[in-house]
Amino acid sequence: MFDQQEKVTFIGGGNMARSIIGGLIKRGYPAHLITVTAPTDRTRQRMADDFGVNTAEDNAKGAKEADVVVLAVKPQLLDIVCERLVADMGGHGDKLYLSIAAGVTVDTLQAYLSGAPRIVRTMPNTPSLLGLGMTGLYAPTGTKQDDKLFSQSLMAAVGKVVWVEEEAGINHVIAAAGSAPAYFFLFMEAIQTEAENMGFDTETARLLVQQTAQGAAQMVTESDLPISTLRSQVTSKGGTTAEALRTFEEGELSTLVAKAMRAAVARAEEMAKQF
Ligand SMILES: NC(=O)C1=CN([C@@H]2O[C@H](COP(=O)(O)OP(=O)(O)OC[C@H]3O[C@@H](n4cnc5c(N)ncnc54)[C@H](OP(=O)(O)O)[C@@H]3O)[C@@H](O)[C@H]2O)C=CC1
Ligand SMILES: O=C(O)[C@@H]1CCC=N1
Repeated sequence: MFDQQEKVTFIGGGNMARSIIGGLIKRGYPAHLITVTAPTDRTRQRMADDFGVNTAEDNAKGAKEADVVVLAVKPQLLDIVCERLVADMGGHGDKLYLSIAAGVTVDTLQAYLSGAPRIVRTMPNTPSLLGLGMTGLYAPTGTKQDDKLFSQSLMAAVGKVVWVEEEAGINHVIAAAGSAPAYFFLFMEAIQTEAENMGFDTETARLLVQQTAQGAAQMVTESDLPISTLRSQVTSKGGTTAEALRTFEEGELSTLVAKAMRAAVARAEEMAKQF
């Protein structure tokens, strides 16, 4: 599965780093080649206990020996974290830096990392934990093929990958995949809540929604039919689904979804100016 096995250090051990590391370990990436840095003891302890990876409190100490550094802190912390990292390591060390941060451009990252020439941006999502992630990748012109291949193999180990040719495409991946698990969760929460209002206990309401969501997603995955055809197969003429869908249309669900996705892109663009 992994042609290249590099020493990888994650700076930050939060939700997204955890999802990627969990997925990598599940696919057999050697735990001893992975290091996680984080300021709190609890995060480091959980990473060590759950995945058997190395941990360090000091970012530079954790990253110094690494071939690849994954930047997995919040976007607003990247400037201080990167600047401190290169200062403490005595330079960028010509490592491959893989950023998972939303809204921080390659140019900005390069400025934070004292001109580091090897930077790849990725936009993963949390289902990576189960090996069901969806990641977009962007590499600036001139990126070596080896760096592209390693970045791709790392993210492909935790799900599917797509490359975008323009950096702006990363913001479109955020809208359609990076943020999107939350859209589905919101929809599922709403169904569960109403099922409970109808009288089901919480456990049964959750079972109804989780099994249905999983079944629907699996049908989309396994079928060559357009999603709209799968929808119409559920929708009997004059039946119950038609009434439910009519209600969604009245509420302009598709317009709302498009608006939400545009809002995610707009926020990513705003962040690119902010950070
Ligand atoms: N969550 C998601 O679905 C997705 C997130 N992303 C991107 O991933 C990045 C991380 O997001 P997410 O995982 O959700 O955030 P979290 O808040 O869950 O995790 C942030 C991590 O950064 C650590 N941290 C804080 N300060 C430092 C520091 N000075 N040095 C090293 N580590 C530090 C925290 O440590 P501690 O635990 O010790 O406090 C924590 O482990 C963001 O840039 C986001 O844009 C991208 C795609 C999807
Ligand atoms: O909400 C965010 O900004 C991050 C990026 C995509 C998912 N979570």
